Amino acid sequence: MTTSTAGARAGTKILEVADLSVSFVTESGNVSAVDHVTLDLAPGEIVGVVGESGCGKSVTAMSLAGLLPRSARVTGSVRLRGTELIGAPETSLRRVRGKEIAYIFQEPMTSLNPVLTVGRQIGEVLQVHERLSRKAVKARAIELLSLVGIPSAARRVDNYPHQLSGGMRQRVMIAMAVACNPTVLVADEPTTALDVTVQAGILEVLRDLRDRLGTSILIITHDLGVIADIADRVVVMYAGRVVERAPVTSLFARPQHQYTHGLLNASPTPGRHAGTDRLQEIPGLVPVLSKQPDACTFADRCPAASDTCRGSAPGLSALGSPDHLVACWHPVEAT
Ligand SMILES: Nc1ncnc2c1ncn2[C@@H]1O[C@H](COP(=O)(O)OP(=O)(O)OP(=O)(O)O)[C@@H](O)[C@H]1O
Repeated sequence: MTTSTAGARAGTKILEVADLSVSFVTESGNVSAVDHVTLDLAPGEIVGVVGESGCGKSVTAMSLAGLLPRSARVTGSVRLRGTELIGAPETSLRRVRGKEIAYIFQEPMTSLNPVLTVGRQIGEVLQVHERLSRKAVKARAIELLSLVGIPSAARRVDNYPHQLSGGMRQRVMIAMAVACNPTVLVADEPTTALDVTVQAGILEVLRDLRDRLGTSILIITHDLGVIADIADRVVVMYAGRVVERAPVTSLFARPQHQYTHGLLNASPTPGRHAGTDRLQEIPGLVPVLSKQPDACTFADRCPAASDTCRGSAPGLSALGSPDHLVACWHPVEAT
């Protein structure tokens, strides 16, 4: 676990997401994917978003810089340093992408171009936002490869993706993402395709970038080990909604939502290592969000559910510490 930076402690926010909702227009009607999600990120802070498959983590991440397909209907607010991005013109969003908010995804092999050297690919990113000479581009590419821990960067810069291991390719993706010094890095399952020791190295790179460049990082994961390893704060999502939001130590020590509690109980506990604490199955199925607008979406799987839970959806509120929020009618400490 990491400690919050001075910026995070000071309470200034670089990214503020409020009441973000996303639905998709499909042949079988509107599908709600994200429902009134609220989260924020301070300068130099690492926030983890965790939840089961299909709970809306990626859709939330993609909506930040307008990466969703046209079939998406997005409402709510995403403010980057106070500037609203929802509804912003495409030209403004293009400036934001890469330069302000950069992404790294799970599959480095499919994201990298197999016929271009990694140096050329980093160079292309650099030249979208900055005018540099060819020599300066190559020098910067080497610098970036060193920054993400690639040994012999001056030689590796001329390698093609297939000449690198999976972990090295993910490092190249990170180098491309941070090429323009983004304010916010969104890492969507950055270590999922990698084996455990390689994962630990990638998390180390992300932590190092935060420490050296002050980058704020939103990390999306299924893996509680990744959260425990790297995050300052955690957002737990379930069926499109945020069900709990807390500093990482507080969440692991005193989970308050019945869902979070179930996840942690089902997980092999402390001494967690990235890759070893994948979310375990909780009996039952994640519901289709649009079918339960006025209920707690976890009610059907919850051991503490009552008629209240089936009749109205709880909002996020603080029970004890003001920075530990939970959306539950029967939080764990009170049962
Ligand atoms: N383009 C789309 N059209 C229709 N529905 C979509 C689209 N993209 C995502 N969804 C739906 O939105 C919901 C949330 O998906 P999302 O990818 O955000 O989940 P996730 O938590 O990131 O899951 P995973 O961990 O498996 O990636 C899912 O029900 C998904 O099927």
